[in-house]
Amino acid sequence: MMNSSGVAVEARGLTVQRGSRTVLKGLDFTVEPGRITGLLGPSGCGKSTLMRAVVGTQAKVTGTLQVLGSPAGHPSLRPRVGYVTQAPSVFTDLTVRQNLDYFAAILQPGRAHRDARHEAVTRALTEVDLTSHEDALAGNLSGGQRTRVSLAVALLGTPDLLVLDEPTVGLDPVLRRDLWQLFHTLAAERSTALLISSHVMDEAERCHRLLLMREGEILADDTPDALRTAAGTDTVEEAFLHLVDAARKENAR
Ligand SMILES: Nc1ncnc2c1ncn2[C@@H]1O[C@H](COP(=O)(O)OP(=O)(O)OP(=O)(O)O)[C@@H](O)[C@H]1O
Repeated sequence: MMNSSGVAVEARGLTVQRGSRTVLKGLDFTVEPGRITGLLGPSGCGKSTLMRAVVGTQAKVTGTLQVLGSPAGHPSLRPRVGYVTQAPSVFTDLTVRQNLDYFAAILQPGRAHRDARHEAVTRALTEVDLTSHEDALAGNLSGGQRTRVSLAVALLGTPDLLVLDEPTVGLDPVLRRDLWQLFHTLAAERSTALLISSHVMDEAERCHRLLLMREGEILADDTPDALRTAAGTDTVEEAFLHLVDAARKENAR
């Protein structure tokens, strides 16, 4: 169930304190079902912190943050939200399939669900194109392959919301293209809401909507087309730089 306005994530005045610093400064934004929302901005601007708040693992969060109709981090959201962190979380001493079997057993425990679990694991392996490596030890995989194991884990429960922190870092161009195709398929066919961070600006063009961040604030929230048109630029990267310069000038006044 989404919330009453049909959005997957709704943030109002979202503020996060880390140590003595205010890392997110009163953000308002939404993430829609069936849409890929890109979270872009330079290193350290607060992308991971925002994602951690959405999945409920960030401390010192204030403001309103509703996820799929419940407060962020509510236990009922666990099977409905998939999260892939920047550092892939896999057991290196288990094979790829054993990793997935383990997490599938947490989501759907018990003998009665054995066939459903097997099916879910096989589907997730196919989606991330790791079927041929299912018996390989996760510890022997490349960085990009481990990222895909983590992504497969996130896809196990067919989540309504997928939160992916820089999922294509270290992947070759073919895999990046294939993963973006998968993200679009999930949005179009399952109405999954995807929140994907990146600092690779060419990936911005593949998102339905972009949240451009800088120093804990959202500089712009629009479609790639609208951002380019408003800034009078050919690329989202140029539009972003234009917005950063405008914000700097404003601050200097
Ligand atoms: N434990 C902490 N205590 C204080 N400040 C922190 C802590 N962890 C992170 N920060 C600060 O919070 C800010 C946001 O960090 P965050 O990891 O969210 O950025 P990011 O945009 O995801 O960066 P990257 O693209 O490099 O991953 C950074 O300026 C960082 O220095």
